[in-house]
Amino acid sequence: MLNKSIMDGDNPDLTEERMKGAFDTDKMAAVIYGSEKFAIRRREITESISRIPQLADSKPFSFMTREEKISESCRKLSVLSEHWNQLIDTNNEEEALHLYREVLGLEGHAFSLHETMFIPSLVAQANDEQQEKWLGRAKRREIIGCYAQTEMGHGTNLRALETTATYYPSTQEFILHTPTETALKWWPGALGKSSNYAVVVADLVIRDTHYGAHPFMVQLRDEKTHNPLPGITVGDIGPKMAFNGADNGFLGFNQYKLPRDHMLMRHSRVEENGTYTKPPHAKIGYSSMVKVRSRMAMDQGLFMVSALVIAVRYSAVRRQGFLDDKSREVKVLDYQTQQHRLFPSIARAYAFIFCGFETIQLYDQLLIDVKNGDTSGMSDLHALTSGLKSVVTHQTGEGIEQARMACGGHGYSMASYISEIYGVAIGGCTYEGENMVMLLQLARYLVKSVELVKTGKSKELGPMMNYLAEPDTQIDLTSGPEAYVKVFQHAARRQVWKATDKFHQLMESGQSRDIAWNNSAVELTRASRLHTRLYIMETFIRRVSSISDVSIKKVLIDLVNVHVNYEVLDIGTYALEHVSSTQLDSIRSQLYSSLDTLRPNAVSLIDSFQISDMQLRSVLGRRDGHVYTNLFEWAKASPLNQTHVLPSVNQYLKPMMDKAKL
Ligand SMILES: CCC/C=C/C(=O)SCCNC(=O)CCNC(=O)[C@H](O)C(C)(C)COP(=O)([O-])OP(=O)([O-])OC[C@H]1O[C@@H](n2cnc3c(N)ncnc32)[C@H](O)[C@@H]1OP(=O)([O-])[O-]
Ligand SMILES: Cc1cc2nc3c(=O)[nH]c(=O)nc-3n(C[C@H](O)[C@H](O)[C@H](O)COP(=O)(O)OP(=O)(O)OC[C@H]3O[C@@H](n4cnc5c(N)ncnc54)[C@H](O)[C@@H]3O)c2cc1C
Repeated sequence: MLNKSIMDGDNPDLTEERMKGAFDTDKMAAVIYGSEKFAIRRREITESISRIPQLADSKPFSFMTREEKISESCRKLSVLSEHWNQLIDTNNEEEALHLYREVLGLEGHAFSLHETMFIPSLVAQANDEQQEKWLGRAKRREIIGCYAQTEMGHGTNLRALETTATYYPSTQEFILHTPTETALKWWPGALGKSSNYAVVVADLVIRDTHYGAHPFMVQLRDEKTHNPLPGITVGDIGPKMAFNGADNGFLGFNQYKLPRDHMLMRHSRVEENGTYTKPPHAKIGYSSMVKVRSRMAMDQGLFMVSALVIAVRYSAVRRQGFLDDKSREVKVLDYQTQQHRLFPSIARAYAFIFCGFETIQLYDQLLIDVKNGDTSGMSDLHALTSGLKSVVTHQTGEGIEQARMACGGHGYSMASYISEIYGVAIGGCTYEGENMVMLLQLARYLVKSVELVKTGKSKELGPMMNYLAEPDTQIDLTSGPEAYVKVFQHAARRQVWKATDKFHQLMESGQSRDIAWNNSAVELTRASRLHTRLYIMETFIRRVSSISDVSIKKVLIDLVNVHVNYEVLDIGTYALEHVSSTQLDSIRSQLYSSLDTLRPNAVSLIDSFQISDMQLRSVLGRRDGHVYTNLFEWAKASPLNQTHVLPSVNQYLKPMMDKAKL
């Protein structure tokens, strides 16, 4: 019995699963969260939160209106403000994010963009004097900020943003202006009602020359009254598919004056006389987006895990139907179809999180390099994170939806909370760059890489690209996970070359570059997906190989086996060009036996993420596993059940029925 936190009184079916686990979940948590120290800190923070009763939800979240959700998260933020220093090391971003996830969950709150985009924009884009002026205030939460870039008419095509920031040397001011309805900022999180400052992205104009998107620090509301300042129109954009605890907003400017030093000037500058200095890299102003994209594999992995914690625990207590023993119904987790539905997603979630660690570190390093004047790593990271955010958000959506269906009818109830997790997670397919668009960004890089190989410049290939120059070889599938990497390399290489060739041929046939690109776009996005999935698989295998603890490594190798077999089968149509159908049959058999091998560790693998009941907000997925009692209690709390006869019955139904009796 290695799962340390088995509690007396939990559902015996779950306890049995936890007893079966062949490894220590605390040790696995240390692997998942990157270090034993941080895994311990997470548990300490969770424990400290549980000792502050005001931080608990005041009623089940699913029964709250939007207004109540927003008010509840603000209430909790004010409680947190009394405890920041006692709960976390305020300089540690990961501790802060854990605290927010635990206390505020995933539906958004006033500080969500403040932490993820506003402060990072100041860190990356503001010069030293500007940081001196604003960064401390932002970090102390004296002000609340957001990131206002997207407009009603344009989110993807940043070159077409219509909001202008026109510089006038005579007054040394910019005038921010919203020239049309479509130029209204639309979507920024926490803009509608919470933020009093924003980093606003606007088209810089000096003496009729348009210099394109640049970031500006803009005060939106009076610090005393919180009323919008004159010249500013701001509000909430209304309810969304999910994320309804967040006040995504609109924002318009009417000739709004801004002092010259409010343009963020670390990389590009406007002098008093209007002289413009361009940045060392044209896309350096896009860094806040790269920062969030570099976190998305981790964040999406955690969304998927939340759904899986619910579905796997529930599947271990839900009994339905019979296998061998006709005296007792089986746990639905014993069905092969259930395992096939859930275990490959567990593997993907682990893989995403390991990739996430890598990309977060790469961004942190890039930030240092760029500060030192070295922008050479920007293209590599942009390409990598563009592909990764697209693949992980799409696969996370798929995984969460499978988790919901794996919970049968109760999965469809808000008691499971899976629909909310799904709604929030798939927002990621759109925000920080629509997935197709970002796959095409990676494709630009892949096409350029093939062009390097074709012109004999393979030595100039970026990281992860060498396989594009390698010849196809025979694959021996018995040689372990590395062989599956080879299958992916073959498939990705072939698709990248095929899409590039198509693009080149169309141009040779007379099509313009843009039209040829558009006519090759589906093939190009396929190439990007395969390349990214190869990266995910390689990272997963590399991380697992580096682990020294024997019992942890053993179960993670089992998980890698599920992953590689499932992924190769999933790209069957591409793999068939390198693997025979007989080999695919044998991969299928290996997948089924790897599901079997993993089965005893399934609950421990998801318990290892140590996601508290408070954070999970799922009645179905609670740690104690007392699903039916908890479900009934939850339903009783429904506002509809606070009275036997609803006013609408007396007003409409009863008169209607009475009339029918006459
Ligand atoms: C909780 C939720 C919070 C959500 C918040 C949000 O959503 S906030 C809002 C989020 N909004 C979005 O995410 C908006 C999504 N849209 C965008 O990010 C951009 O409009 C774009 C990248 C799609 C195109 O931009 P463009 O038209 O300016 O460029 P182009 O296509 O003509 O390519 C020219 C060259 O630039 C390169 N390059 C590009 N970016 C980078 C980079 N970061 N670094 C390095 N390089 C970069 C590119 O590879 C290409 O190189 P090549 O091949 O010539 O060597
Ligand atoms: C939950 C959520 C939170 C958000 N938070 C913020 C925020 O805090 N701050 C902020 O500034 N913005 C925010 N946004 C906005 C978000 O960044 C944009 O919606 C996103 O970048 C997509 O842009 P779009 O809406 O213009 O989509 P569009 O570009 O209009 O996409 C519509 C369709 O057109 C396709 N398309 C567009 N261009 C191309 C192309 N070149 N090639 C091929 N296909 C193309 C897309 O693939 C898509 O299928 C948020 C959005 C959401 C949903």
